[in-house]
Amino acid sequence: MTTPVLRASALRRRFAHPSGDVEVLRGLELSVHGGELVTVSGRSGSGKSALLALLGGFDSPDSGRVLLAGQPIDGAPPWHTCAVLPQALGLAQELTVAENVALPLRLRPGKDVVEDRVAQLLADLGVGQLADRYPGEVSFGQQQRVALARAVSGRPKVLLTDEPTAHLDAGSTPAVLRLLRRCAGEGVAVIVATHDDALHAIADRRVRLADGVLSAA
Ligand SMILES: Nc1ncnc2c1ncn2[C@@H]1O[C@H](COP(=O)(O)OP(=O)(O)OP(=O)(O)O)[C@@H](O)[C@H]1O
Repeated sequence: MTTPVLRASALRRRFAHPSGDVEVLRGLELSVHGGELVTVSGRSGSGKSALLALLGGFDSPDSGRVLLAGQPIDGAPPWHTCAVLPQALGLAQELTVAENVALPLRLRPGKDVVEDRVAQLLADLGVGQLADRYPGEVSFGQQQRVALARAVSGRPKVLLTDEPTAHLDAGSTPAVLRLLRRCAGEGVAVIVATHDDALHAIADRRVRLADGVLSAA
């Protein structure tokens, strides 16, 4: 058995609120191998986004640890190691759609021809015609697909996505499912927090977050 590319052990995370602290993660364990697509379900407020923030290095656990390719994460790792598609998307508003998707490729030049990879990803997600627009000039569902294209363009080892189909109509969802499956087929460890049964249906493994821990769904 190969070593998991992502391993979270004994993760605990508590948030302070005036009305009382909330302990969202209570000793959570998760291991994901390259090439595996794992969906995380759970009620609204169960802690799925909080978990992704810890796995992506955007937040720190109160205790426990996250190993990425065997190394403890210390802050958000570079995009070619772990890419995150948050619910808020985080597209750069001053860059065009194509420039947003090209960003990881420009920050870390590799074998890809930037323009070709950007055009292909946008076309695969059905937003190729929007390449020269700015994020503020396209719908939120279209922005969501642009942000997914940006997350995968730099060929990360781990892809963390939070509700990637939440704003899509039924006709746009299959392209997202195909892209996520293709990433896993190329060896990426793909972790998807979602309420969408269409995503659960394409998962290699489904887990559910409840009471601060994960169990098989
Ligand atoms: N930075 C934070 N500060 C304070 N509380 C937080 C913070 N992040 C999350 N929480 C709290 O942790 C709990 C889990 O939130 P989280 O957003 O992770 O849930 P979720 O499962 O992703 O929900 P949804 O399905 O609605 O997106 C909530 O009670 C939320 O208020």
